[in-house]
Amino acid sequence: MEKIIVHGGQPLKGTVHIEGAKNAVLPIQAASLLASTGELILTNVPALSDVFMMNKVLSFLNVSVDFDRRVKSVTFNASKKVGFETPFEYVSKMRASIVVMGPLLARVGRARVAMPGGCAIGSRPIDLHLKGFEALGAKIEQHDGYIEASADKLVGANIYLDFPSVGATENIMMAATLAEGTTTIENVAREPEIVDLANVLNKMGAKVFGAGTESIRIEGVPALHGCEHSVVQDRIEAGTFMVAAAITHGDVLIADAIPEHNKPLISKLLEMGVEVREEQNGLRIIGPDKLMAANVKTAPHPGFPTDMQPQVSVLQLMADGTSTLTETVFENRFNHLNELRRMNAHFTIEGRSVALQGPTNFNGAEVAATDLRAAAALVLAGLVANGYTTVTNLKYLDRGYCDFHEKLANLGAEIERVDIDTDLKAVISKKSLKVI
Ligand SMILES: CC(=O)N[C@H]1[C@@H](OP(=O)(O)OP(=O)(O)OC[C@H]2O[C@@H](n3ccc(=O)[nH]c3=O)[C@H](O)[C@@H]2O)O[C@H](CO)[C@@H](O)[C@@H]1O
Ligand SMILES: C=C(OP(=O)(O)O)C(=O)O
Repeated sequence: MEKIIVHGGQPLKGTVHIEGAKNAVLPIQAASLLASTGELILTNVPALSDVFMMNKVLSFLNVSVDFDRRVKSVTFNASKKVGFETPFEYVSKMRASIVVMGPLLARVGRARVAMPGGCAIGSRPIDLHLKGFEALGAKIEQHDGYIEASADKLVGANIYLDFPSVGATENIMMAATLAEGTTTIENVAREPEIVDLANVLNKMGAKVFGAGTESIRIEGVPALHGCEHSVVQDRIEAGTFMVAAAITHGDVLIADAIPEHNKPLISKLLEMGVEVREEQNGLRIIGPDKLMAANVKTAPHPGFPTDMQPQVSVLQLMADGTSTLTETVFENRFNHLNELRRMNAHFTIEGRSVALQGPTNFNGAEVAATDLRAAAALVLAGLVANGYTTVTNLKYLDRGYCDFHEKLANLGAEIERVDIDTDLKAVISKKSLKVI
C-alpha cells in the first residue's frame, strides 16, 4: 500500500496529457463480447485498475485479452464460445462490471451477474437496466445474490428511462444491437462516453442512431465483428487538471482538450474569474489571484458532471465568499468534505446541498480517500495547503487516474507517492519532494 505526500504552495505550469476515458473504455471493453468474428483493437486505453478488472472479467468469460501497456492498446478476441456468469469477486470490486449483462444477453441469451451493492456515493440500484432487458423480452430472476437474465431471443421494443442512467443506456443499447427489429430508448444518457460506445458499436456493424441526443434508435443486426477504435479523451481527468491550474495560480495547457465535453466546467471557471483560452494544441487554464464564489448544481450531461463535484468543491472553498454546491445525481457524494474539514474547510451541509465558506486557508493534514473523486479532491487541496498533506486509500485514486502524482510533479507540484510506512519526517528531511 502507498500514500501520496504533497507539499502545498507551488503554482502549476506546463502541459499535461490526458488519457482515454475510464467511463468510455469500460463499456467498450464489455462490447468486445458482441464480436463473434474478428478482433476488437482499442487504442488510447488508460492503465487503470478498473480497466484491468474489466479485462479479468472478460478473460473469465473466455474472451482472449492482450494488453500492450507500452502502446496503451488492448486486443480482444471473443470468437470462441463465451461464458455467461460474472461472479461476486469481480462485481464487488467494480460495479461497472454489470455492463457485461447487455452484451451477454445479446450474444448468448443468458447473463448471470452477482448483484452489485451500493458504494460510498450512493445505493446505485440497477432497476432501469433490468426493466430495459425485460422490455426486450428477457426473463429476470434474482436469487442467492445473483441476477439472472435469459431470453430465447430479444425483440426490439420502445423503452423510456425514468432517469437518463449512463449504465442503463449502455447496457440496453448493447443488448438491442443483436435484437430482432428496432428498439428506441427515450430519455437516455447523453454523455460523450455514450457517443463513443455507439461509435464503436457502429464500427462493429451495429446500427445505432441518435447517440448524444435524448433518444437512441437501434436497428438489430444478426451479428457483429471486430474493429479498431481510439478511446475518447477523459473529460473528468482533464477537468481535474483544469481545477488544479485554477487553484494554484497556475498556467497549464491541457493538451488536445475537447472544450465541447467540458462546457459546464469551463463556464463555471470563467464565472469564477479563471482565464480559459482555446489554443491550437489544447485548452490553457490560467488561475487568477482571486477566485470569485459561484454556485454549482450537478445534473446528467450536458449538466455539470457529478464526477467533477468533489474537485470543484475545493475550487469553491478557495473562492472569496460563500458558494453553494448541490448534488442531484447521487445521494451521498459529500464524503470528501469531512476530510477537507480536517484541513480547515468550513461548510454547512443541508440535505443535498452544502454552503462552502471561502476563501479557505487549507492546512496540511493526514486524510483518507473515501472514493475515486474524493481522492482527487484531497490531493487538489494538498496542492494549496500550508505544509504537508498525506492522502491514503489510493486504491480509489488508481481506479480513475493514471500517474496522477507524476503528472502533477511534471507541472511543478512537490508531490511524492511513497510506501504507506514511510515516515513523513524522512520525506521532509530530503528537503524537496521528488517523484519516485
Ligand atoms: C463506469 C461509469 O460510467 N460510471 C459513471 C456512470 O455511473 P452509472 O452508470 O452507475 O450512473 P447512472 O447514470 O446509472 O446513475 C445515476 C443515478 O441514477 C440512479 N439509477 C441508475 C440506474 C438504475 O437502474 N436505477 C437508478 O436509480 C443511480 O442510483 C444514480 O443515483 O454515470 C455516473 C453519472 O454520471 C458517473 O458518476 C459514473 O462515473
Ligand atoms: C463514480 C465514478 O465511477 P464508477 O461509476 O465507476 O464508480 C467516477 O468515475 O467518479
